[in-house]
Amino acid sequence: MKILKFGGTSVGSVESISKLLQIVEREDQSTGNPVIVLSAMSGVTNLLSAMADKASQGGTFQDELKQLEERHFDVIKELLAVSRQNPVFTQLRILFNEIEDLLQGVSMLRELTPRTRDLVLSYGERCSTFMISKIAGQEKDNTIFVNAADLVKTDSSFGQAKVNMELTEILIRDYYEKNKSKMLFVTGFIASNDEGRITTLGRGGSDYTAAIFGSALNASEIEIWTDVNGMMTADPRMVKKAFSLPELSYTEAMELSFFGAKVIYPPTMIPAFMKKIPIVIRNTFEPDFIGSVIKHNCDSSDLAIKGISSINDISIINIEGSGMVGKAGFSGRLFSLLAREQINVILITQSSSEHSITFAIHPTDAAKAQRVIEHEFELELLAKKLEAPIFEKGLAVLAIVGENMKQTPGISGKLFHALGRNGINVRAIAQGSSEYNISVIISHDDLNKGLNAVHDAFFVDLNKTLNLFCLGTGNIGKTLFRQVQEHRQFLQEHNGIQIRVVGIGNTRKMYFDPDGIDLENWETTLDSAGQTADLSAFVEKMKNLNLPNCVFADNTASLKPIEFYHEIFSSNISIVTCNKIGNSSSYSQYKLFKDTARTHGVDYFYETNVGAGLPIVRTLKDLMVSGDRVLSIEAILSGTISYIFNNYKGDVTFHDIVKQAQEKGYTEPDPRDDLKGTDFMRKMLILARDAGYPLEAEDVHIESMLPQSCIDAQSVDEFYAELKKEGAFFENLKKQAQAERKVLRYIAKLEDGKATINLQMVDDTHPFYALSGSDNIISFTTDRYKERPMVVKGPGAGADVTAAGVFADIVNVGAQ
Ligand SMILES: NC(=O)C1=CN([C@@H]2O[C@H](COP(=O)(O)OP(=O)(O)OC[C@H]3O[C@@H](n4cnc5c(N)ncnc54)[C@H](OP(=O)(O)O)[C@@H]3O)[C@@H](O)[C@H]2O)C=CC1
Ligand SMILES: N[C@@H](CC=O)C(=O)O
Repeated sequence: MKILKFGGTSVGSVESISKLLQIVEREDQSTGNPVIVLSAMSGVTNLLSAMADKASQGGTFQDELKQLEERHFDVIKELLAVSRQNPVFTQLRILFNEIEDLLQGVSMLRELTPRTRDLVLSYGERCSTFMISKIAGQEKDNTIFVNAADLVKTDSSFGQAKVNMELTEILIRDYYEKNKSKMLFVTGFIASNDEGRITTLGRGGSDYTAAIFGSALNASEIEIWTDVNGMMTADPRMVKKAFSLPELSYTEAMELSFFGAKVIYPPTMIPAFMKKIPIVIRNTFEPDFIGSVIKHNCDSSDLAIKGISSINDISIINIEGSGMVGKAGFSGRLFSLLAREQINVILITQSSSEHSITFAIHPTDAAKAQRVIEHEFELELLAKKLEAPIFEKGLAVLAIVGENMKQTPGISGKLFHALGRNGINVRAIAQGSSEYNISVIISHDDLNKGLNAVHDAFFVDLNKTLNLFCLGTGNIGKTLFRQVQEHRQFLQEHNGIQIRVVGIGNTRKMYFDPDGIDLENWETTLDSAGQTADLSAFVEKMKNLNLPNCVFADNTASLKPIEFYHEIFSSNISIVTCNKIGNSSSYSQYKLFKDTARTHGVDYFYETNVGAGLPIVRTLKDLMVSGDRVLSIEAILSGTISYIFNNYKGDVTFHDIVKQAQEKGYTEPDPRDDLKGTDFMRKMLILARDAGYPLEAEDVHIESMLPQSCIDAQSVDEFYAELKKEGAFFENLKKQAQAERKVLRYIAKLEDGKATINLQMVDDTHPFYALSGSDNIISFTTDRYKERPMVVKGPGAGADVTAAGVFADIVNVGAQ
C-alpha cells in the first residue's frame, strides 16, 4: 500500500484536482487502495494566517474569507454533480462560519495565541480534504474524510508540535484496520494534543503527516506529488541546466532540503528513514515523469556531487576576541542563548585559532541576535575580551551536497576554483566531517552566477556555457558569428560547450540578451533593438549582468577597448582578442594585462595577434613554459605583403594588387598599417615579448619598403593615389628581383634581443622562397631546436582563418 500526498498546487485548482483524481484512480487500479494525504489549497494557509493577524489588530477579514469560500465553492460547482453539491456546501459553510466566529473572537480580544492560530490554520486542510474526498466519492463509494487531528497526537508546542509517535501509530493502525475497505482522504499538517486541542506540525507538515501514516502502516512507498519534476541538481529558476535526480539517499535529500530545495521538508524523512520506506517525489502536472526516489542503498553514481542548494538571503554575525580562546563552554553559552531565544542558526564556522566564530541566521533574526548577544556578553565586551559583534547582511549560502564527496580529494578545490575564477568572494566556509556538504557564504548578488558556475564545473557531462560579449562586427566579427552559428550543434554534442553570445557592439549600436542573441538575425536585432553604442556602458553592462564564465572578444582595430582591458580582467572576465594594439603598446601595459589576468584567474588569449589562425603564439608559449630558450626568430608575418609579393606578376600593377589584398580581407582596416610595416612591427614586438624580451616599439628597426610620398599620405585614398604614381618604383623592384632569379620578401629577424624588419630579395635556396597566397612563415631557433629550427607556415591573413583562431581561443577559455 502506498501513501500519496498532494501539496498545495496539486489541490489548488479545478485542473490540478482533476489530475490528482486521475493519479489516485491509476494507483487504485494498479496497487490498490492508497491512503491520500492532502494540503490546503495553494495560498490558503498564508491567507488564513494573514487574516488572523489582521483580526488580532482589529482589522477586517470578511472580504478574504468570502474569497476563500468562493474558491472552494467554485471547485465544487465544477467538479461535483449538482445533485451532490448541497450537503457539501452546507458542511463547508459550517466550517467557514466557524472560522468567522473564531476571527471575530480574535478581533474582540485583540489577541492571537499560538493555540488559536493553529486552530485557524487547520481549516485550510479540513476544507480542502473534505471537499476533495466528496468529489472523489462520486466515482467511488468507499472514500472517507479523515481529520488527522483525531489520530496524530502531539505535545502542546503549537506551531511546531512534537509528535507522540508511539500513540499516533497505534491510533492510525487501529483506525486503518477498522476502515480497511475505505479509501482514506487525510488532512495533512494538523494534529491534536492530549486535551484534543488542534496543533500543527510546522512548515511542510503535510509531508510529515504522509511519512507518519507511511511509517504506521508500513507503506511500500510514500509519494509526494508536487509541481516540480522531483529533486533537481539546483534551483531551476536560477540554473537553467538543472536536471532531475533519479535517485538520492535520505542524507542527500535532507542536506539539499535544509539548504533551500523546498521540494520536501527534512523532518518528513525521519519516520520514512527509520523504516527504510522509499519517498518518491513526483509532478502532478507531469504524472508520467518518474521523478526522484529517496531511499536507502542508492545505486552508485558517477556524479561527484548530487546537487547545489542555496539560501537566498541570510545575515552573518561575527564574534571575535581573546575572551573566547581556549575557553571551554563559550560556544555552548552562545548557542544555548540563541536556542533559548528561538533564533535558528543556519551555519557555523570557527577559526582553529578559536579567536572568532561566525554564524549565519535569517535576516529577520539579526537585530534580536545582536541585542541578546550584547546583553549576555556585556561583561566580556566591557572588559574588551570580546569585540562588538559584527553584523553583515545581503549574503547567501551556496552548498554542494552528495555522499560521493566523502573522501574524494579535489571536490572543494573544484568548488573554490569555479567561484574564484568568476570573481566570487567567499565570506565563510563550513564543511561537516561527514563530508556530505560544503557550504560557502557569498554575496547575495553573486548567488545566481555562483550557482551556474558551480553547476557547470561539477556536471561536466552537461554543456559548459560560455557567455560571450563581442565588440566589433566587421570582417572578423561577422565571420566569427557565422562560424559559431554553423558549428554550435557540433560543439555542444562533441565538446559539451555551449557558446551564448549575450552582447554585441560596434561604433554605432550595442545590444544585450542574457538568454543569448539569435545569430541568424544578429544584424537586424542590433539595428532595430540595439541602443546607441557607448563603450563604458558596454563594459558596465557586461559587469552588471554578472554572468558566469564570461568572455569579452575584442574584434576591433581600435585603441578604445584596450583602455578597458584592465577593468574587464579585474571583473574576472576573460579576454580573447585579435586586436594587436593592446599587446603592442608599452611593455608595461602588456605586462599589466598578463599579470591582471593571472591574478584574477581568467584567460587572456590572443593567438590571432600573430599569423591569424596559425598556431604561433601557442607554440612559442609551449616552448617557453617547457623551459626552452628562444635564440632567434626569423619570420614573414604580414599576410598582406606576402600576398602582394606572391601575386605581383605580369601586367598587374602594385596599386591593383594592394587593392586586391584589401578586397580579400587580408589588410588591416587601414591598409597603410600593413604597407608601412606597422602591423608587422606589432607582431614582432608581441613575439619578442612573449619570448621574454621586454622590447618597446622603437626597439624594432623597420626598413620601409615604400617611397616617402606613400609614407606621408594623409588618407587611405591619398595613399592609393601615391601608390599609383609610384608604379615605376615597384616595377623596378620586381624587375631587379626577377633579373637575379629571386623573389621579394619582407622579413623580420629577432636575434640577441634586437628586432629588425627589412625588404630582401631571396633565391630558391632560402627557406622563405616558396610561399603562396597570404602565407606567413616563422622559424624558431631555440636551445632545443638549434640544428634545425622549428617552422610554422600557412595562410596568415583572411577573415575565415582569423575568425577561426578567435573561435578556438574562445573555446579554450577555462579549459586549463
Ligand atoms: N584581417 C585579418 O586577416 C586579420 C585581422 N586581425 C585583426 O582583426 C581586427 C578586426 O579587423 P576587421 O574585422 O578586418 O576590421 P573591420 O574594420 O572590418 O571591423 C572593425 C569593427 O570594429 C568596430 N569598432 C571599431 N572601433 C570600435 C570601438 N571603439 N567600439 C566598438 N566597436 C568598434 C567597427 O564598428 P563599425 O562597424 O561601427 O565601424 C567594426 O565593426 C583588427 O584588429 C585586425 O588587426 C587579426 C588577424 C588577421
Ligand atoms: N593585416 C594583417 C592581417 C593579420 O594580422 C596581415 O596582412 O598580416
